[in-house]
Amino acid sequence: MTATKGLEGIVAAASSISSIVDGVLTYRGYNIDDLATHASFEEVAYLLWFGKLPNEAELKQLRKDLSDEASIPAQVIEQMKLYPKDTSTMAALRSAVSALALYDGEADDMSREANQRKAIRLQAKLPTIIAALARIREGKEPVAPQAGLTIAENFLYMLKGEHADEVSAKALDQALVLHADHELNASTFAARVTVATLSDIYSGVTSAIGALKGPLHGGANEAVMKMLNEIGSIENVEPYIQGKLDNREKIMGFGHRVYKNGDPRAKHLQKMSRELGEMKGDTTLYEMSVKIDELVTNQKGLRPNVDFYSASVYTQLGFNHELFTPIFAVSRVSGWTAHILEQYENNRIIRPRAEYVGETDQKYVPVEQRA
Ligand SMILES: CC(=O)SCCNC(=O)CCNC(=O)[C@H](O)C(C)(C)COP(=O)(O)OP(=O)(O)OC[C@H]1O[C@@H](n2cnc3c(N)ncnc32)[C@H](O)[C@@H]1OP(=O)(O)O
Ligand SMILES: O=C([O-])CC(=O)C(=O)O
Repeated sequence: MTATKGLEGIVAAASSISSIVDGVLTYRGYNIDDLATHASFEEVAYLLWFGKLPNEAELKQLRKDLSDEASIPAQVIEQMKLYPKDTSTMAALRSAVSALALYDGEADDMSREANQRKAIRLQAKLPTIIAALARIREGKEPVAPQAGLTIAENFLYMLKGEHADEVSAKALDQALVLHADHELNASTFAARVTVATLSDIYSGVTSAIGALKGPLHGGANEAVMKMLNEIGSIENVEPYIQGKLDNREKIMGFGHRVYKNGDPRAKHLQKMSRELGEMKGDTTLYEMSVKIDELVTNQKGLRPNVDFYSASVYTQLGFNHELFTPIFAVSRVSGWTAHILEQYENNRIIRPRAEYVGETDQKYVPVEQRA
């Protein structure tokens, strides 16, 4: 038995949710470019869960269900107020989502119908939790969700306490479409491993949030923003990046296990970053990002991934960097839950083997005789 480090190239599940073939990403057979240009996030979530795009009545019903499920139990809000103020938002989100299960009477109902309802419930409640965490951190009261708004509009509304402008809501909606699913990425795999023991959907999503938090995965978008802040100016890009490359340090937001010739989502986020900068009359962040992109691409042959331009997009939308990875979770929970439902449909416990590389033939020595 020989281990493959990082399971590179190992096909660990059959799935009909999303695919990456020759650098082309599709959700249920629809090219991401097409969806990013035309589809709303709610349509995409429906597509991931039900395997087809919704008709008008189905979309209307989903929007209503999401709206009806958007509020969170008062007990969870009270708990969130007790979290230390300097806790990372992802750590707080992980705890709050785990706590949600305690107040869901259906948490352990493993019927397909109940799990589908819980998928919608989790999708509806995650943005509410994150907006509440952000406000509590600022010493403000959470704002309750408002009926009739899209997920993107409601998230911005709950965060700021006022309705978002159309451009910001549209940009966030498009970012949510781009982040919704990505085959067997680390957090989705974590979710599938967890529920393959026939544990509940909340356990699966809690595992996934823990995996997304890491800087090699979803946490990279926050790390990109920290890097942009450290660089501070266009003039400083070259010496800063060169220094990192000379020291063989990783540049966050670059590289990908699957894409070797570029991530198809990055161009959409790059365009959004430029357009938002132009609209606000300050393209510094965009220009810095492009310069980093050129340097890293030319010198290392590494291309930006989905996390790179999302950092400047989210900053220009007014989000604090602490919210970047949680926003990723607002979107990816649609994919996680679709994968969890798929796992339950045709389940087998996920239990690979390890290549043993430790000591052998050891003899037990009583404790008092050990050196
Ligand atoms: C939503 C997402 O999760 S997208 C990914 C977000 N993560 C990041 O942006 C973090 C930075 N990137 C990385 O750490 C990696 O590219 C990963 C985690 C995305 C992929 O990891 P792997 O497939 O295991 O690639 P691995 O880390 O082995 O990299 C291969 C080589 O490229 C180098 N490399 C990979 N990414 C980078 C980077 N961002 N900056 C500098 N060098 C890099 C590695 O050092 C390694 O070089 P070596 O062969 O000389 O040792
Ligand atoms: O697929 C991966 O390895 C990382 C990921 O989640 C993404 O790129 O969206």
